[in-house]
Amino acid sequence: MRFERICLIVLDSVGIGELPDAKQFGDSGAHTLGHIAEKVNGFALPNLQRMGLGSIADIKGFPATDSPEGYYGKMAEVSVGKDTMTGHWELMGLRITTPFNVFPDGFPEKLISQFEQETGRKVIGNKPASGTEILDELGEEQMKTGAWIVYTSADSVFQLAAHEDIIPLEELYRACKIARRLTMQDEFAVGRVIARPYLGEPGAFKRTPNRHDYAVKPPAPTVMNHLKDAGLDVIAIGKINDIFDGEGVTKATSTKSNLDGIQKTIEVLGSSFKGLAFTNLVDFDSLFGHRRDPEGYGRSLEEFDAYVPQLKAGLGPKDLLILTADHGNDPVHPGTDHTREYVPILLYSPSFQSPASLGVRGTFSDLGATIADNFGVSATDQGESFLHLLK
Ligand SMILES: O=P(O)(O)O[C@H]1O[C@H](CO)[C@@H](O)[C@H]1O
Ligand SMILES: [Mn+2]
Ligand SMILES: [Mn+2]
Repeated sequence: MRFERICLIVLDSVGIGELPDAKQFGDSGAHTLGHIAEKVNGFALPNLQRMGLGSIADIKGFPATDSPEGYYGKMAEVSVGKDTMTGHWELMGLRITTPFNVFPDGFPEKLISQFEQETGRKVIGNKPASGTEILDELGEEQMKTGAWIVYTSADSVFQLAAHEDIIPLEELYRACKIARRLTMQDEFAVGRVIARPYLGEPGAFKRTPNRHDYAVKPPAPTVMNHLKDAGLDVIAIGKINDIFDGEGVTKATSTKSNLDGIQKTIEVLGSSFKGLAFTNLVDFDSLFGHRRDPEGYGRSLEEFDAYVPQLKAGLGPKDLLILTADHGNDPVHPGTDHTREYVPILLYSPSFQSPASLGVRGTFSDLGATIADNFGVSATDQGESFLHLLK
């Protein structure tokens, strides 16, 4: 075993430039990191820069460094999708060839009426929308009528927004389970149901951290299943447990924010485990990418960067830190949805002797294959390990 512990952190939506097939996704020219760097004055990520960020792509203010501390590169997504589940599943060795259904015209009447009948409340909305804009539009009506706000996006998501003072959280979660069951039917095949509770008054609604995701299980075993079956730890921090619907997870911790996720990751590094600690930091995506807020996105990246030294300090001599992403969400690109991009990979271990480029990896699954290779468990049929390159 080359590394005893691997700490993998997904910076949700931190893409690093359009993929060759971006046009098919309406994402020509997308570059999450590059466009943030162009928009945000004084933007600096000194710790990521030291690890090799500037050597991955051409980013304003991030020159290539002569001797990066870590291995660096970027990875292409081969699955047909640019959503969180598809991205994470590919990282762990799956290639998704049948996309989830999306609902640009809202959900079919049949599904909505089944849902209304089983939950005993009417539905309003039922269209693609930004989660904060739909509250401005329909929150007040929900407060008056007690109807569900249902909305979707360019992703395969059935999102259910409910004011916590009007519809109790427990009822919202129950309704999500009903929606989860109904949307499993083949004719609908929705990737994720998401509870979107909020509070406040008209004009000043605020979503609460009580969001909950109800995903479907990955269609096949992932590298995480193989690690777990081999008796290794797979510690899920943040949304990871939901994204894999608990598959291959030995311990799960939810988080309230990026900072909470970073701190919990540092805590886990301070405990003794053997295997994988897998964190998702979703604020980049949900608070800034979908909100098309490059300034907020940039500041949030700077916040993460400031904790990199602590993350590194939590590593033992035989530990490995990996930073990557699951898709892009260019805050400068038209619309409010994810963007089809390469994702960066930055690797750091105190044991590294001669860090270098890992080049452009053909699939996110190269990462899963590398992790499997490291722990001597079987990989999936996707991806090639680059473990032998890490010197
Ligand atoms: O606009 P909000 O509600 O944040 O929703 C976004 O979050 C969903 C899940 O990540 C995406 O599909 C997108 O719709
Ligand atoms: Mn994501
Ligand atoms: Mn998203």
